[in-house]
Amino acid sequence: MLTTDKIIQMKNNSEKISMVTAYDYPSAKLVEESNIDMILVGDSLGMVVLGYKSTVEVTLDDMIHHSKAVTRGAPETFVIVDMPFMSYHISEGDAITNARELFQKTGVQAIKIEGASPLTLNIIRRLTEAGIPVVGHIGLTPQSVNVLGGYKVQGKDAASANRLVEEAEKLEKSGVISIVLECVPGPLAEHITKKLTIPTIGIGAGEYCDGQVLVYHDILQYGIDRTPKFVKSYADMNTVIKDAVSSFHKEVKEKTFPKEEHTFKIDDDVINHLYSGE
Ligand SMILES: Nc1nc(=O)c2c([nH]1)NC[C@@H]1CN(c3ccc(C(=O)N[C@@H](CCC(=O)O)C(=O)O)cc3)CN21
Ligand SMILES: CC(C)C(=O)C(=O)O
Ligand SMILES: [Mg+2]
Repeated sequence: MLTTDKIIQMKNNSEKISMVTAYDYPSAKLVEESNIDMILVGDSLGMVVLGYKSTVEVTLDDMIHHSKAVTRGAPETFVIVDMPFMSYHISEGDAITNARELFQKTGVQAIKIEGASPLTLNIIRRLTEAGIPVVGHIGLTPQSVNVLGGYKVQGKDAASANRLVEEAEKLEKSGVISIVLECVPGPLAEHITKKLTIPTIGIGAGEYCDGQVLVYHDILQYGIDRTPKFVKSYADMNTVIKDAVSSFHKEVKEKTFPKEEHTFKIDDDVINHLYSGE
């Protein structure tokens, strides 16, 4: 099991950090068996496994339910869970109560919060002080998709690039153990990565981040039709699954499944007795 200080050591040793999302018991189990460094129970689960239109629909109960399955499937892996939309914006007290519930009920190692507004930085300081490790997330923050006007690359002009650098520094000062940089130009992510002592984990943020994260279903092409430009798929589960399920369907219709080897036996005299009673 990684620890927060080992994660920072990895940056100092230039050892890249691998992270992938997982949303349930089997995905967590397979990810742990693949020796990934960290798992993220992302609120992307709303879109990827619950069929919501955006992560805005995800609730605290959704996150708790899925995180519990993930920690059961990957008991030896460092697991981070997303605080969902509006679970840390109503008030500081409410944010702390929600973070406490998510952390205590699920057995994860850290929580992740989008953004770096003064209110969010305060919450991060208080949670860190209370003993909950927090991961930051800046750049494209999908919970603000309706404010940002779509899933767009962030930090392309001087003002927004400067703002991202400042946000990263403020997050580091507030105590986060790492920062996810989502959809930011490679050279900007590189600049931020060099300025910080904590590791950056990129998604669509180029090769210079200290680590990389992708969505499980994207790297597997599993139930996903279109993937963002930054995704690389390492398998084609859509085809594997459709081939397997349609083969089953065909064999049922053709009466070639099940066969004798799939069927339980019974002694002849027992079955004969049943028929003789008719
Ligand atoms: N399956 C999945 N993968 C993800 O990485 C992901 C989700 N879902 N849901 C939550 C957010 C939403 N994310 C997204 C979604 C779309 C783009 C996208 O289409 N981006 C454009 C870039 C547009 C531009 O140039 O500004 C692209 O073509 O990649 C990016 C991130 C990342 N997250
Ligand atoms: C894409 C990652 C960083 C995320 O926040 C999620 O999966 O919800
Ligand atoms: Mg997320």
